[in-house]
Amino acid sequence: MKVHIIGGGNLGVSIALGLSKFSPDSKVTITRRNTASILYLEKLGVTVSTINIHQIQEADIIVLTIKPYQVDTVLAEILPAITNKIIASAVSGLSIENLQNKIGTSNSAVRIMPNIAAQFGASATCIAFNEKDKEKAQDVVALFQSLGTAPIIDEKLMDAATVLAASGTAFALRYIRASMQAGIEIGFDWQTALAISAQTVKGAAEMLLEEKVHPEQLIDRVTTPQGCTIAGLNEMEMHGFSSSLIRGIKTSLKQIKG
Ligand SMILES: NC(=O)C1=CN([C@@H]2O[C@H](COP(=O)(O)OP(=O)(O)OC[C@H]3O[C@@H](n4cnc5c(N)ncnc54)[C@H](OP(=O)(O)O)[C@@H]3O)[C@@H](O)[C@H]2O)C=CC1
Ligand SMILES: O=C(O)[C@@H]1CCC=N1
Repeated sequence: MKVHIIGGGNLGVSIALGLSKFSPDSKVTITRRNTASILYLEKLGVTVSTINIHQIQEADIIVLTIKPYQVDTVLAEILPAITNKIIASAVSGLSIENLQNKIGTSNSAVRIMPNIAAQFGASATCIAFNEKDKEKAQDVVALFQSLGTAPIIDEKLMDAATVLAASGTAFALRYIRASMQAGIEIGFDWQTALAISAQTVKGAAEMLLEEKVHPEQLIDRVTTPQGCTIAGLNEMEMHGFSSSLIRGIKTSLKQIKG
């Protein structure tokens, strides 16, 4: 699979790194205007270029990881050079209909919402496409399955997926940071507190993914009656732990919808 990533920033690089490790048969090209900071990718077999159309005719999938306001400029450059291509766009807020109108009917628009854990094969990449592109989109699904999970969702949930799966990485990290800060207050150095907090979150997530149960069922296994866990949980909830997360996620969604 030849993958052509346009936009070698935070997300584009995480996808390139992930593919180099978890999809070694993929041939990856990544572009941006200032490539100095990503030339190290060449050592991993990734082609780095400042030219967006560099070998683009050979690409099986073109991945857009640019900001929304960069889309028209990039498309103006690449459209004269391509036909019959799959364009997988991670551009937040850009609908399939809008992208399809921009790229014309000879190309197929697929919407993807990965997160930066793609680098570690641990992204939750939500994918949406029109029925007419169902067959072609399977290549995109397979590609992102190699970088974690790749659920197919209704496009109307794509903004929600952006918040839950992409911004969600930052939200989860902020939980870990807070846990680490508390860990320092109760006696650990920050490195030890961070290692314990991160591994604890990883373990909790693995249990949920493995057992496929409601979190409260697992929480019940941890909360000894009159114990320290329930005391801590109730104190957190009294200070708005769950409601502040819910409000934050809903505010993020409002920001995308404008
Ligand atoms: N970061 C994340 O976790 C996620 C981001 N997204 C979405 O992905 C997109 C990219 O986000 P992110 O990676 O954070 O942004 P970055 O700013 O880190 O990356 C965008 C990259 O695009 C490059 N670029 C800009 N103009 C051009 C151009 N004309 N041709 C080629 N490359 C260009 C920039 O490099 P240079 O200036 O050198 O050209 C930059 O490295 C956004 O739409 C975002 O909403 C979606 C999910 C997760
Ligand atoms: O914060 C943002 O707008 C982008 C989309 C999701 C992650 N980063």
